[in-house]
Amino acid sequence: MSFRIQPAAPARLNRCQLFGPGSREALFAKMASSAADVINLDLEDSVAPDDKEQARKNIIQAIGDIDWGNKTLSVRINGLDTPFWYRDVVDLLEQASDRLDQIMIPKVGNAADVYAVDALVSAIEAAKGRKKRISFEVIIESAAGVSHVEDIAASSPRLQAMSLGAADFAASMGMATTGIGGTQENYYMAHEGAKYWSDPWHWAQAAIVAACRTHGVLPVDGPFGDFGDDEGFRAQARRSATLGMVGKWAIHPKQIALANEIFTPHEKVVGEAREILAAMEEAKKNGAGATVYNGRLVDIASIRQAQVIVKQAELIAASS
Ligand SMILES: CC(C)(COP(=O)(O)OP(=O)(O)OC[C@H]1O[C@@H](n2cnc3c(N)ncnc32)[C@H](O)[C@@H]1OP(=O)(O)O)[C@@H](O)C(=O)NCCC(=O)NCCSC(=O)C[C@H](O)C(=O)O
Ligand SMILES: [Mg+2]
Repeated sequence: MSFRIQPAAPARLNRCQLFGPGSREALFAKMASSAADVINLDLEDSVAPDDKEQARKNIIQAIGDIDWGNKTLSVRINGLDTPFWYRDVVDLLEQASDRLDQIMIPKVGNAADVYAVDALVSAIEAAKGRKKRISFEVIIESAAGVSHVEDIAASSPRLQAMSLGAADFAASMGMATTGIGGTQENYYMAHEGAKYWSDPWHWAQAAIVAACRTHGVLPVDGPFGDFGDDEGFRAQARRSATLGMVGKWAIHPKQIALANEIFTPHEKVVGEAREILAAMEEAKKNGAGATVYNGRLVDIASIRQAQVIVKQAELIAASS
């Protein structure tokens, strides 16, 4: 264990991030009244190039006009490889109300990408006297992004969250699939005539979680494209939650309840975590660092594991 204490990630809910194209104004009020913790109004890949300017105007207007409740309100800007991103940042920071919480930077390939956006945002915030400091979230969705993931996680004190973007990631890696997340038909092991499917997203997710946890950033699972496949979404989300991710995107309202279901610790699990903490308190009183709970070993590390679950449950209780 390093002597450096692992920093805590921001204490806010991020179980579901609901996306909607900035060019579809009619969706904004529905998004605001949804049960998602985070709203992502999109200027990037769900908006056609000819619609970018109007989408920017729609979003700026809606940030001030719509009641977004206590949600984290984020806008995904265009990538740094496009001619659109600087205007996204300038117009948002100069014209949007202080209700804007966060900017999502897509296709981040290295820490300098975040530095560039930080420099521009910082200058506009100072020039315009903006009271609220905008936070950042990034998408890891390229070979470069995953190669530099730890530097990116450490790139800016503004950075609160990092998502895996399975579609662009697959394209950048040259993966032989058009699926967005989930099980991939050809990614399996064969044993004695049977197929055992494996998870091609696992290693990138694990790299993201490790980088995020090292630097106090929230790790988030990105989109699951087949919004007709509830069980596929659940399975993907359960794997992400087990790995340490705190939430998942919804690209259709159907997916909101699914994400909330998986990333809200079940009452039974919370109860068990509290019982482990109580058992360890009892053990401590007796001078022991380990004890038996329901027939299995629990020790001081178990306290840290149980605290992850109890803290998440307390965060949810405090926000409802
Ligand atoms: C996927 C959609 C295009 C589907 O839209 P639509 O055909 O309108 O859906 P439905 O008819 O099934 O809608 C049912 C009702 O739900 C409302 N609706 C639809 N979408 C949303 C939404 N996003 N938020 C809130 N409400 C929504 C409809 O209006 C219907 O309402 P009603 O008539 O009152 O019943 C569409 O869902 C959509 O555009 N989704 C978001 C797409 C998006 O933002 N994509 C970008 C993120 S994914 C990505 O970028 C990949 C990533 O970067 C990577 O590389 O992996
Ligand atoms: Mg993408």
